Amino acid sequence: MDDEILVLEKDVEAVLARSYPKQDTRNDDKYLACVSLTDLLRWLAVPPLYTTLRVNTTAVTAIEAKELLKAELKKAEKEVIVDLPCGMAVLRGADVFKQGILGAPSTMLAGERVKVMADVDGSCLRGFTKEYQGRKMYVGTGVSTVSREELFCTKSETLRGVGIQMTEALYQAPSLSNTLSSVVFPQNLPSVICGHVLDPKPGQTVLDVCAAPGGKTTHIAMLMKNQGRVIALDKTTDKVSRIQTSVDNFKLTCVETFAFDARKAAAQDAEMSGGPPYPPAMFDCVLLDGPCSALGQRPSVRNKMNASTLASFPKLQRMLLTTAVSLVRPGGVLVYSTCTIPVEENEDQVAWVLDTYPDMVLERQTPHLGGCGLPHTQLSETDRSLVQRFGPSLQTDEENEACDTDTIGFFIAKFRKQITAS
Ligand SMILES: C[S@@+](CC[C@H](N)C(=O)[O-])C[C@H]1O[C@@H](n2cnc3c(N)ncnc32)[C@H](O)[C@@H]1O
Repeated sequence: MDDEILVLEKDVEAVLARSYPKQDTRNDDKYLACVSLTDLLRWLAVPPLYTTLRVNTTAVTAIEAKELLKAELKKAEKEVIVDLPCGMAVLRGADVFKQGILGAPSTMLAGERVKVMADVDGSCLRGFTKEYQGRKMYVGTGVSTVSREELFCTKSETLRGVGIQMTEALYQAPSLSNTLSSVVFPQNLPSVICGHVLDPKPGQTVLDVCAAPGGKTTHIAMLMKNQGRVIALDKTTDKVSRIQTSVDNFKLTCVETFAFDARKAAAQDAEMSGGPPYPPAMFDCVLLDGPCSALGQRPSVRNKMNASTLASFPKLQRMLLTTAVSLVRPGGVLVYSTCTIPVEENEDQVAWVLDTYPDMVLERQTPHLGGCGLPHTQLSETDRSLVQRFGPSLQTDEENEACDTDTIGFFIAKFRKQITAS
């Protein structure tokens, strides 16, 4: 995978080069350990190792959802095990070559739709027939061009050509978005963490400022046990209908959705009931998971965004932050998150909130599975330790206890508005 690297426009790369060193500084005592820009771009070019799903626990338990999902996926198609290099090639858009196939069901014929799984630990033996129980990673779905018999009754040296023609590209492949949509919602791990960090309680009034397609909205409503009031805004009716679909799928009734420019969602003389705008200090919790440059999305091997588009996000985010801060009640919580990596959209925005609104303070997050904020930013060392940044790890996979923080690039800050004596 070492040859894959995210190619950015030169001016955008220059912006990132301000925060990420040219060389890896992990062995250099003079610097705080920091991943190099090259390593970051390499990390962004490959997909996260895991696909995560959040369970609708108002409908089923996590164990029940797992069983339902297993049965659903089993129904889908037969499973072929390929070696890891072959699996990685598939993630880069290749078909499966016959020599890369390790295991296939005894009934597999040419022309059958099959699910392709990569053998993560390299422990599957060639010619395996049963359902492989080792660690495996879904890399796509395709159509076999050979039967199992042809594959394994031929000398491996003489096996040539494509064995499985891939039909479903890369990571969209599991098409889980339409699978058990009342039971699970495909959502990356940091986004799931966002809901828990916000920690809304039943009966509270919560605002999801930029909510489409509603991943975090449904999580918030679920954590509130569908009791209280969740207001979900996004800027177009089209986007809002996507939130509504997510809400309806989960049969949640405490969510109100509105198409509205969230920059204008606070007004002194507004009413608390009905749609926006709303009066200041109305909400117990506010989530701003707003527009960002989305440079944390993986896999991504080419991004054509230019520096002026990149530079437009911090301004918009500050307008939304201004509204979000004003709508949180004293004692209430504001969570700010992005799925991007530039300091300007993350640590710098947090520092700006702390500077501009002295009543907003950072709070420790639970759970905290990501790393700290980047070093050498406007944040103090203490504040840096309070934010969560998901990015390439400085540790090797063996040093990491689990690789399940191999996620998309993401950033989370949790503020609490102080109650000031008036
Ligand atoms: C990162 S996405 C939100 C994802 C969502 N929180 C979730 O978890 O499903 C950012 C959203 O911000 C919305 N947005 C951008 N500008 C906005 C504005 N001025 N008012 C409301 N929503 C806005 C975009 O339409 C987009 O849907």
